[in-house]
Amino acid sequence: SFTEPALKTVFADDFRIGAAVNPWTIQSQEQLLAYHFNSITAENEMKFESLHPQEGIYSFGKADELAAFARKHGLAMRGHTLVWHNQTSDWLFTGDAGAPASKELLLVRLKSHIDTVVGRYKNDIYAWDVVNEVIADEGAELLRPSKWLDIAGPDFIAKAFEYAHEADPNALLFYNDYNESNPLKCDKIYTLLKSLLAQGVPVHGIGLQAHWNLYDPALDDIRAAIEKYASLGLQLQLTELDMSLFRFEDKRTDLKSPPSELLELQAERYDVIFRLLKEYREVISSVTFWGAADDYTWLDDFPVRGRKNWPFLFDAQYHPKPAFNRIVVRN
Ligand SMILES: Oc1ccccc1CN[C@@H]1C=C[C@@H](O)[C@H](O)[C@H]1O
Repeated sequence: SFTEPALKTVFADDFRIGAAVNPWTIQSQEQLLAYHFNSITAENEMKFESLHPQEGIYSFGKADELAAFARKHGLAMRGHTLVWHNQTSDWLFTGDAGAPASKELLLVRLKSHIDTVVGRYKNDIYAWDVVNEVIADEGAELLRPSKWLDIAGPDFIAKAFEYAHEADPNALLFYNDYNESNPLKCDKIYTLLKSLLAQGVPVHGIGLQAHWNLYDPALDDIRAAIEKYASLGLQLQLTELDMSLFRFEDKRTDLKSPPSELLELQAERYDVIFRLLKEYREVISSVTFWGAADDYTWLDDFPVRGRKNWPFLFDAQYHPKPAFNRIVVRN
């Protein structure tokens, strides 16, 4: 049983509070999720390779289990993700005799996937990450090289949003990306979204993955990114928030428990970030963590094998950490 204030109640007037889940965490974390959160996202189970392993063959079991969990606890659900260069079945890009698929074949297959998946969950999922991470991190080019881009050219982006909108006209359709507060990448994301909107493509929001750490991005960069995206008239959601205790490139793997001085830094950082998010509550409609508690995070071993991490507001025993206590104080 929980005695602390519920996150979803503390932020009820600001934005939804979500967590990424999987078939294991909906069991171990069920009470924590039901008490503190009012939105969930499938961490992996709604990715292309998970749902559609072979052409015409779908495997909905685990995704259905997570959708049922959302219904059981009255949670909103975000769909993640329809178009991505990772965790996507190879067959999708393969035509006859192992040659690359044609642009037409790839788009027909994409439309079929979206019709089937978005149609299936139209009563469960209110928002989709339609396209994930197509902006190039480095260099002058706007779009990241990928099989999508090689085969279909840039059209696949607009097509994905159009197919999703046809499949569920009520769903909110998001473009989702990481390093979204980096000024150069923010400019590129803005350019893409501005172009899509100018073409009348049905994009409703931008997902800021918000895979942050104790040291970056700078608060000013986050504020500037929020302002820039909001200037497009889009709604914003933080979609994969976690606060790594290490810089991305920090290779140390010696820590087996979180040092108290880093937990204090994390509390300070979460506090100033949630103050900033509340300031932009008019344009931010949801803040989803990419997990819920430190007993499980994708950051264990990523990007550094053997590096344990403690990125959330709750520890491995689901007890509030200093960061939780800081952000729930009313002010
Ligand atoms: O932070 C990153 C650094 C490099 C590449 C991708 C990312 C983030 N990529 C995210 C992370 C985990 C996956 O489960 C999500 O589907 C993906 O959107």
